[in-house]
Amino acid sequence: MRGWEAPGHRPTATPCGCVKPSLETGNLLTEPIGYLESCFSAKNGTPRQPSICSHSRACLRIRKSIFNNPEHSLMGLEQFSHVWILFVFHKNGHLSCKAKVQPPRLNGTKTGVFSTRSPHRPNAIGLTLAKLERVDGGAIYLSGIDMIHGTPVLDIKPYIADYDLPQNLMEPLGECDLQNKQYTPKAMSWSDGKTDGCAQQQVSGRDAPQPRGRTEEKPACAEDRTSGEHGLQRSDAATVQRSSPEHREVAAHSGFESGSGQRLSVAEEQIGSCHLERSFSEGTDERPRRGKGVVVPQENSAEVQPAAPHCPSTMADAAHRSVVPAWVREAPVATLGVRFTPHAEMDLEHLGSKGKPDIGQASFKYFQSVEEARGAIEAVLSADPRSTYRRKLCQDRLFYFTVDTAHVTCWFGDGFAEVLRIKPVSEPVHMTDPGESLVSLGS
Ligand SMILES: C[S@@+](CC[C@H](N)C(=O)[O-])C[C@H]1O[C@@H](n2cnc3c(N)ncnc32)[C@H](O)[C@@H]1O
Repeated sequence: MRGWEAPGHRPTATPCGCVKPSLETGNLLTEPIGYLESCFSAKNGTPRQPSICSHSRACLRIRKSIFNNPEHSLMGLEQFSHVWILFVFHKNGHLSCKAKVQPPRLNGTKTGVFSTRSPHRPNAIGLTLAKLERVDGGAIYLSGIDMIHGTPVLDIKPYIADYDLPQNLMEPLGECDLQNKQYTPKAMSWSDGKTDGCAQQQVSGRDAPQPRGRTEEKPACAEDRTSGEHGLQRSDAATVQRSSPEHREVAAHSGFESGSGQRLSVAEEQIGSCHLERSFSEGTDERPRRGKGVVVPQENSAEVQPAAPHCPSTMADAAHRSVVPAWVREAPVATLGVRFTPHAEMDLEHLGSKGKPDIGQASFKYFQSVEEARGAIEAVLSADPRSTYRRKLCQDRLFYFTVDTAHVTCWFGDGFAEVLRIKPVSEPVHMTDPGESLVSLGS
């Protein structure tokens, strides 16, 4: 099949080497609709996915340069519980990116950038599903976020389970030959009605709302069996995990042993416990993925190789699943226990009581109580926010991060993180809204 080609010539470059923006060629010149005010002031310690820290909070004010009456643009949004936020990783430091990356959950193993949520991608665009706490005039208030203060936001879209959850896609059901473990899909695709192997096929189950936080599974097809014996063995080990009545998921074992037993499910990672509170039909923001993975060590670093997909054991399973590689939820990185030294406990109480203790108001800007602050710190640390490099080579170093008005110092031991000190941040966090500046996303 002939691929679609960009119309006309390659994007024209200006004398300085910049690419001229053009909607036709996809070289967008974007203008942020606003700059996020977030409880996380720096990348260090900011959760890797929104679901890690349900207490995290942020505010986004729509800029008047976008709409004269920002509140008009938010009309009706208050009827949604969650929103997709599209944003620019403006603190990546550089625009270059690599085709293969080492996501922290893979602990040094490489995989293709497009199979990860790495911030370092050809277009530095992030996608976060956040809980919409409230709409107030021209501003929205969010919780469950993973973006730092000053992040340029490009767009807000309502989260609509009927459109965004694989189980709710209205597409015909394929046939699964259970005996031969083969799935024969009906011809269909996400967008254009053409079939392109398994990655574009999806079965449907637009039934009653699914249990909260449930990850749905895409049936895999025989044509995708790309790996050898090893992969097939791994694939055959695909499991259905029921960590609770509300969590149902399928993992294709990737060769890793789970380091932590019951780890966060993907549903939890993507949606988060906070997101489940008033949801009706929840799941993951993961699209079904092609195949599963096995880790094949190669010289210095292993790479994830695609393994054979697995046919779900029942038709019901097939109709209600999306597929993610096992490393996503069975990462070889443990969930950590978190503890506070008595000194840190005192620091936290002290920080919380600096506001207006008579009316029970804490000195935090985003958190509503000391308990919320503690919960956020625990959530951040239990997910082990260290880079793989730090985790492996700088185990003894102190780790610092800032959340809301708290500057946290901690260290990591075997399977735990200990908070040593919590001090008020010395500098207030400044907004970095560069006024009318534009962020160019041209390639
Ligand atoms: C792994 S990314 C995932 C973001 C988003 N949920 C996604 O999937 O596209 C989250 C990490 O990006 C980093 N980050 C957040 N905001 C950023 C920004 N404005 N610029 C650069 N890095 C940012 C933080 O270190 C955070 O832990």
